[in-house]
Amino acid sequence: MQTLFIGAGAMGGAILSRSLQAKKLLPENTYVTVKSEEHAYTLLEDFGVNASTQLPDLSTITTIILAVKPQVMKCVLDQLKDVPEGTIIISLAAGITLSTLSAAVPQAIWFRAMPNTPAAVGAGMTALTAYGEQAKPYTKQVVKLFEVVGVVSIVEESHLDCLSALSGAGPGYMFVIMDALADAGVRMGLPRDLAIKAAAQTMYGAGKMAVESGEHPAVLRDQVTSPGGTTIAGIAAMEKGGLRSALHDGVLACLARSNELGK
Ligand SMILES: NC(=O)C1=CN([C@@H]2O[C@H](COP(=O)(O)OP(=O)(O)OC[C@H]3O[C@@H](n4cnc5c(N)ncnc54)[C@H](O)[C@@H]3O)[C@@H](O)[C@H]2O)C=CC1
Ligand SMILES: O=C(O)[C@@H]1CCC=N1
Repeated sequence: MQTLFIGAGAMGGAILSRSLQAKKLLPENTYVTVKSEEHAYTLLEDFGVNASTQLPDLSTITTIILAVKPQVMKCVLDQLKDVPEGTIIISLAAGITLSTLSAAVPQAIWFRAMPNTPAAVGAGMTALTAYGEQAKPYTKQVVKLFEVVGVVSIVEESHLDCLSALSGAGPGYMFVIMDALADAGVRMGLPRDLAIKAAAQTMYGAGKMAVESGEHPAVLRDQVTSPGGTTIAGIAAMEKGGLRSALHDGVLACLARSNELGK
């Protein structure tokens, strides 16, 4: 199997490095196309992959991971017009639909995947959609590729767009919340590094607990929240400040933007 990454930034780079570390991809069978010579050279030095600013001979490639921004996708799709029939192409781009992708390169077997950056530490969440009956037999193989970087859910395309706004962008929201919690710590007088460590470990621990227990988050919240106690006083003040509705509005604004990018 010869795999080509087109784009190896925050997302493509995370999947690439983790897959190589886990030896699920072999450097000699892995090709990477990026925009700058300097980046290509670093990828060659760090990972030993075939990295370049030019596409390799596409007739030798079996799987392509499209990890470029939606805004440059059209230009990249133009360069893929002549891929051999049956090449598997997986687009990570937010918003761009499978029908648009397949119209540009109809002879390919298309998938959309929506991973997130915790893929870099093997704790990613990837939503995956196959395009039509012809792609279904290849789903297991594509799932395996993304299982190296975390958990995979096979979903319908409309749900993949919703998950772009929830888990795809989600680490961004989490880091804003983490930073705000750390700021609150600093405001109380804690040293910055201790405040960040406490905020990060608390989010990590809460996420791990929710995943491992499978409990509803409200049940886990209740375990922290003594009647008349301190946590409920904090939650009440946060709710008054619009925490929940801000999160709702943020996720929906993200979905709206992803729909715009797909047009
Ligand atoms: N960053 C994230 O958290 C997530 C991103 N995505 C999707 O992944 C895709 C990539 O996003 P990021 O990794 O954040 O972007 P990025 O800006 O970090 O990386 C983009 C990569 O594309 C390369 N590139 C740009 N123009 C190119 C061209 N013409 N030919 C070949 N390579 C080219 C750049 O060299 C770079 O390696 C986007 O479509 C985004 O919607 C999906 C889920 C999460
Ligand atoms: O902000 C973005 O465009 C990408 C898509 C999902 C997460 N980040």
